[in-house]
This record gives sequence, structure tokens and C-alpha cells, in this order.
Amino acid sequence: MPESPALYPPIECYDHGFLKVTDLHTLYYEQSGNPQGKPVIYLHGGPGGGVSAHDRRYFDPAVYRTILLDQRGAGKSTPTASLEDNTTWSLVTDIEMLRKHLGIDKWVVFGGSWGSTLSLVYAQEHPDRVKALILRGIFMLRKSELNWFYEFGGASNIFPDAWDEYIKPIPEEERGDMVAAYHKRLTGDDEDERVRCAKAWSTWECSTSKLFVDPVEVAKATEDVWALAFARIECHYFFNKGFFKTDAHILENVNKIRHIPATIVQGRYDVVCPATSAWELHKAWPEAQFEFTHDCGHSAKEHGTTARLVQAADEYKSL
Ligand SMILES: CNCC(=O)c1nnc(C(C)(C)C)o1
Repeated sequence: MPESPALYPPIECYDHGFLKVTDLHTLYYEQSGNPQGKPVIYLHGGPGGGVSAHDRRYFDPAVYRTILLDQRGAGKSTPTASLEDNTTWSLVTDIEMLRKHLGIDKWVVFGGSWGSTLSLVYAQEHPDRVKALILRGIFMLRKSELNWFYEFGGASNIFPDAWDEYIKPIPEEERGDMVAAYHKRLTGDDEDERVRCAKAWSTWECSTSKLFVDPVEVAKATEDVWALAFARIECHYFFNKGFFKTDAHILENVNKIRHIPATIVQGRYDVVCPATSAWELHKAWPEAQFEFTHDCGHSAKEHGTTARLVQAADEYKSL
């Protein structure tokens, strides 16, 4: 798939570093664009997906001081794929540590899929630190959302071919709870089984993230190191229900952020995080700008969604 014409040109980061946030975890971050610019933090998906140079390109480098962060265990953060002391709440604390480390008072927060989950939770915990929210492919980590994509009877009806590959590593008798079955193997002692299951789990997500299956995305799922981090960390968070006390935690706390300027962008044909979650968030938060991108699935890289995300970032330059 050719890249979107809406993206800003490729750029290098002008700074990068490693922030030790606990005795165990050290996080990779980088800065690009204008060092004196308006800060924006990009929160990647998964969790466990990690950041890439592509992620710098949603933001005008003349205006934004763009910060990318590899969350615990993801990307270049270490220990790679570590699940120890890796929770939604520890990531919120990490984001605040990074903000203070970089001497930032307030910033625009940008996130898609799990990145939208983390962006929403961070904003609800620290509303005074968020200038605006740009959210894509809304994921609130409710049981219904997990069931739709990772258990029988939901997305499996749209991608039955890819689904058959996803269930292959799991014996029939354990297929009643796929997240638990994968969690047992992704955290087990058998390294070969961990890698095999990580690739199957990641291939299922990468095969369904776009309206038109993208072989480049699917190929990413066969990279052992990336697949292990992505699958282990995702499954760890889902098995633990996002570490939320209640299933609808994010919706229950929307009132804490309804005053914050925000744009919600949702692919109409998003099979990974179907439109119903974005629509429920929109109804609970009518002040936020909301748009379906009519020819898109889950990915931020589909042209309609990319263009709307860049437009949102351009709109918030004036804040
Ligand atoms: C709910 N998990 C999906 C997610 O957050 C995500 N982030 N990146 C991806 C792909 C690599 C599949 C595009 O999915």
C-alpha cells in the first residue's frame, strides 16, 4: 500500500534517550521536530507494539516537539517483552516521569487502539497535563471488546481464514477461553511454543488491521522479537482485564476529560476495535470531534484515517 500523501516527510529524531523508571524497567524515548515547539506525545498500540520513525510523521515538524515513547517491555525499552511490574497504571506513572524529565508542563496526547486506551486513562488521571487528545480506533478494553476479537463468534466471522491460523496452536478443549489458553503458552517455559504462539497471535492482528490485507503488516508478525513483545504484553494486559477495577472504567470516568479538546477518528470497517466502542465514547462525550473514516479499517496507515489524524494535529497547532 503506498504511504499517505497527508503525512509530513520522513525526519530523523534530534534527541533520544533511555529513562530508568524502576530498578527493572528502562524506557526508550525520542524527540523530533522543533525543540522549542509545542509538545505532543505519541502513545503506541498493542500494548507492546513499540514506536517507529513513521510515527513522527503525523505532526508538523516546524511546530511540534514530537515525543515517541516505547512503553514497558516494548520496542527498545528493556527488559524486552517483560511482564513484570507492567500494568496500565505503571505506564501512566511512566508518562508523568517522562513529562517531568523533559521539562514539559502540558502536551497534546495522541494514541490509537491500545494507544487510545492509554491516552484516555492518562488524561483521566492527569487532565491538567493534557492540552488535547487525538484518538484513533477506540479500544476501552472491555470484556465485550476482547470477546469480539480474541474469542469465537466475532471477528472470526469476517476473517475465517486468518482465524483458522490463530486457533491452530490451541487444542480444541482449551478454545473456550483463547486469551487464557494463549496466556498459558506465552508465559510458559517452552521457548519454541512461546514463539510459535506469539507469531500466531500477532499474525491474527496484523492480518485484520486493514480493510485490504497488507502483506507488509503481516510480515511484521513473523519477526520473533517484535511478535514476542507484542503478543506477550497484549495477552498479559487482556488476561488481567487492563488492570481496571470495573469493566467500563473509561466510560465511567469520561466526565473527567469532557472539557479537553479532542478528536476521535474511527475506521468504519475496523475489525480489531469495532466502531461500537468509538460510538459509545462519542455519545458519552459529545464535545469531542468525531469522524468515521468510511473506507478504512483499524490501522492508522490507511489513507482516510491518516489524513484525518494529520488534520487533527494541524488543528491543535494553535493551542
Ligand atoms: C487492541 N490491540 C490492537 C492494537 O493496539 C494494535 N496496535 N498495533 C496493532 C497492529 C500492529 C496490528 C497494527 O494493533
